[in-house]
Amino acid sequence: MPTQKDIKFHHLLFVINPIAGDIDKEELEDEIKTECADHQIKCTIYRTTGESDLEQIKQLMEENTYDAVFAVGGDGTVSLVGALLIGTQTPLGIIPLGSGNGLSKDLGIPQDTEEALQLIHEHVVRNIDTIDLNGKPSIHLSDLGFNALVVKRFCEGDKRGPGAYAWIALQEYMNYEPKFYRIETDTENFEGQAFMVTIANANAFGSNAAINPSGILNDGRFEICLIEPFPKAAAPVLLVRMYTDNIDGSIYTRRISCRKATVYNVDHEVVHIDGEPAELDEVIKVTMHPKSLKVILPIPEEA
Ligand SMILES: Nc1ncnc2c1ncn2[C@@H]1O[C@H](COP(=O)(O)OP(=O)(O)OP(=O)(O)O)[C@@H](O)[C@H]1O
Repeated sequence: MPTQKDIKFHHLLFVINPIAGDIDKEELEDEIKTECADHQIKCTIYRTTGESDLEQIKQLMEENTYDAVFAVGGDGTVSLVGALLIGTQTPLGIIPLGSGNGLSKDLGIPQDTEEALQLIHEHVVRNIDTIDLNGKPSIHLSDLGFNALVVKRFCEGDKRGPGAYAWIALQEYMNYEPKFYRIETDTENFEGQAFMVTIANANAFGSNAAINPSGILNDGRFEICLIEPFPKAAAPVLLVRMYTDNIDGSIYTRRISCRKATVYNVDHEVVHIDGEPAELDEVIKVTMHPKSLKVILPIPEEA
């Protein structure tokens, strides 16, 4: 078991999103600095601004050698950092502090900040798959349709946190009409209307709604999860199924497991990639990159 219990980190980069999850990060920043100083680890902190962060972090990574880069924030911050680490030997660490923290939950990373911080000292490094949509990396879940619209409205608004997200979802649900999609994959095809189409590398949204409960993050496959048009009265049952890992039992859902896909977004519906709104062409090519990202995980109990 290649644990890194005794492999010491020497230099770490922490990418902190000051606005993620509506939580003050100053105290945490001090804790990170103290934790690193106490263990003779050099620590560099980069605070995101929401503008040209990718370029700035990339430059830091080119000019320095980090043993790992920790994303401190929500799924957007994880995605930002993860995108720069795909295909490299540098592992991604996560200190979850966003509104949802979907990927960190799917990876079994402690949601408690103090516990997550201890991953600096005791952890295993594992490789996970990533996918890309027209060349844009996705590590977690990407959507076309209803949820992508909610994500877009959430990002446009100034309120953070799960409550704000749920409120927008409720408002948008009242008037949302399913859109038309054509999907070709190496296993099955689909053509028709859907309420939402999720391109899933992982399992559950940050809200814990499991759209792809049986997805595996390192099996070289991804899933296209469809929610087809359903009567309004079926919505509560669908929601309960999502929160009880039973979405596949619904007559309104369909799941295609595949290694590559082309999604024709005929109605030009909005898209998000890992929780961030994205601009993509009508034809979306989805490509799998098996075990292309190293991640820092807690040591499994059986180890
Ligand atoms: N200093 C900043 N000011 C304003 N926006 C920022 C700043 N830093 C990052 N952002 C924006 O924050 C968003 C990413 O937020 P992140 O996903 O980390 O947290 P969240 O939305 O609260 O959590 P989650 O994605 O888990 O729901 C990006 O859209 C990014 O542009």
